[in-house]
Amino acid sequence: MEQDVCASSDRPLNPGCLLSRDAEWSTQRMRDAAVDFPVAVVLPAGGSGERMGLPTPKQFCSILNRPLISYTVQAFERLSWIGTIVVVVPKENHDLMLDIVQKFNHTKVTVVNGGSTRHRSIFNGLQVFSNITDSLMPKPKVIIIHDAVRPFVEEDLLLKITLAAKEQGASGAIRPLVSTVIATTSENFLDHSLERTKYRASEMPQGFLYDIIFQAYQQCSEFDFEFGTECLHLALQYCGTNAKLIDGPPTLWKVTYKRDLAAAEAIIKETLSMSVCIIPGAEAEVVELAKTLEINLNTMEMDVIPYAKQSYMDCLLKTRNFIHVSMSGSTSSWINEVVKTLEEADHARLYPLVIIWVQLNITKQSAESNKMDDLIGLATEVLQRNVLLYGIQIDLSKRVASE
Ligand SMILES: Nc1ccn([C@@H]2O[C@H](COP(=O)(O)OP(=O)(O)OP(=O)(O)O)[C@@H](O)[C@H]2O)c(=O)n1
Ligand SMILES: O=C(CO)[C@H](O)[C@H](O)COP(=O)(O)O
Repeated sequence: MEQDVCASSDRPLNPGCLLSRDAEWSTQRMRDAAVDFPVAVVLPAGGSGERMGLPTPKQFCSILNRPLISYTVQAFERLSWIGTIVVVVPKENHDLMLDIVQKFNHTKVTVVNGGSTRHRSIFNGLQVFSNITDSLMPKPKVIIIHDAVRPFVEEDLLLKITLAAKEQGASGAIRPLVSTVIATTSENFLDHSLERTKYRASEMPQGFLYDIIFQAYQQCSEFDFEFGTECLHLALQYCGTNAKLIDGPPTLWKVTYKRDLAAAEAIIKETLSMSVCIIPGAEAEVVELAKTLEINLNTMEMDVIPYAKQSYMDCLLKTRNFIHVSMSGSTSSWINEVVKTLEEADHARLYPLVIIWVQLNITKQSAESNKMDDLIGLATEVLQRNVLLYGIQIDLSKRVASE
C-alpha cells in the first residue's frame, strides 16, 4: 500500500529531529521525570528495497550526502535516555554499515546481520541482549523497534511509546488509513471492503517490554516468521499483551518508492531552513534592523541574542542559520569564533551552516572602506568547513548626508 507521502507535517521537523522549542522543554521535563529505566532500540535494516527498484537497498541511499539509515540512527542517538541501538543489516552490507557508523560518528550502534524476512531480522536484533553474561550489552527494560527507513521520528512520540510500553507491555504508533482496504477474490473481483473509519494503519515506532517481545519471537511459528508483518500481533498472540495505540504524525511514513527519497530530501531541506538566530550589535540602527528582520521572518523559529551579551554560543547549536547585523567593519574575528565553536561541536559535519553578515555603514568614511574583499576571502576559507558565508553591505551614508 502506498504511504501518505504527500501529507505535510503540521510543524517543521529537523533532520535528526530537533523539536520546536516549547515541545523541547516539555519533552525535557517528561523525560527527566519518567525514563529512569534502560531503553534500547532495534532498527531492522535488513531488506533489499524491492519496491524502490534501485541496486542499493533504500536504507543505504544517500540524501544530501548522508545515507538514509544514518538519519534514522541520529534521531535516536541524540536522545540521552536511549542506550544501545542495534542496526540489523543484510550480511553483504555489514562492512558498509560499519563504514557509515565510523564516517558519521555514531557512538551507540551495534551492527548485526539480518535474516530473510523482517521478523527474522528483528529477532536477530533482539538476540543481542539475550546473552545475559555479556555485561556490555545489558538487557533493556523497554525495547523500541523502528524501521530504519522511517527517518523522521521525534522525541515526544518516542517518549509516549516508551512509557506506554513500560506500563502496558506493548505500544505502537498508528495513523488514519489513506485508502480503503478491500478483500479480493482469487479472480480479482471485490469480495468485501472494510469500513475505513474503524481501521488504522499500524506504523512504527513500536515499544515493548523486552521480555514480552523476546518471548513472543521465541514462540512464534515459521509461518509468522515468513509472512508476518506486525510485531504487535506477536505480542498479543503469544503473550496475551494488548498494545496501547498512539496517534503519530504524518511524517512517520516509510520510505518505500523512489519518490519517497525526493520527499525525504524536501523535508530535510525545509526543516533546515526553518530556524534562524539573529545576532545584532548594540547601535540603534542595528537594533532597528534586527527588529524588522524579526517581524518579517516570523514564520521561522527564531532566537535574537544581542552580540554584546556574549551568550549566543548556546543558541548557535540550536540552528544552522545565522544573521549577524553590525556596524563595525571588522567581522573576521567574530566569524572565526563562531566557526570554531560550531566545528568543536561537529555542527557543520552533516549539513552546511549559513551565516549572513549584514553590515550597516552610516558614515561616508566607513562606506568607502571596502570590507567585502576580506569577507570574500573568509567565505572561501570557511566554505572548506561546510559554512556558507554571505555578506550584505547596506550603505546608509547617502541617507545620512541628505538629512
Ligand atoms: N529481511 C528483511 C526485510 C526488511 N527489513 C527491514 O524492515 C523495514 C521495513 O521493511 P520494508 O519497507 O518492506 O523494506 P524492504 O523489505 O527492504 O522493501 P521491499 O518490501 O520493497 O523489498 C526496512 O527497514 C527493511 O530494511 C529487514 O530488516 N529484513
Ligand atoms: O507495517 C508495519 C507495521 O506493523 C511495519 O512497519 C513494516 O513496515 C511492515 O513492513 P513490510 O512492508 O515488510 O510488510
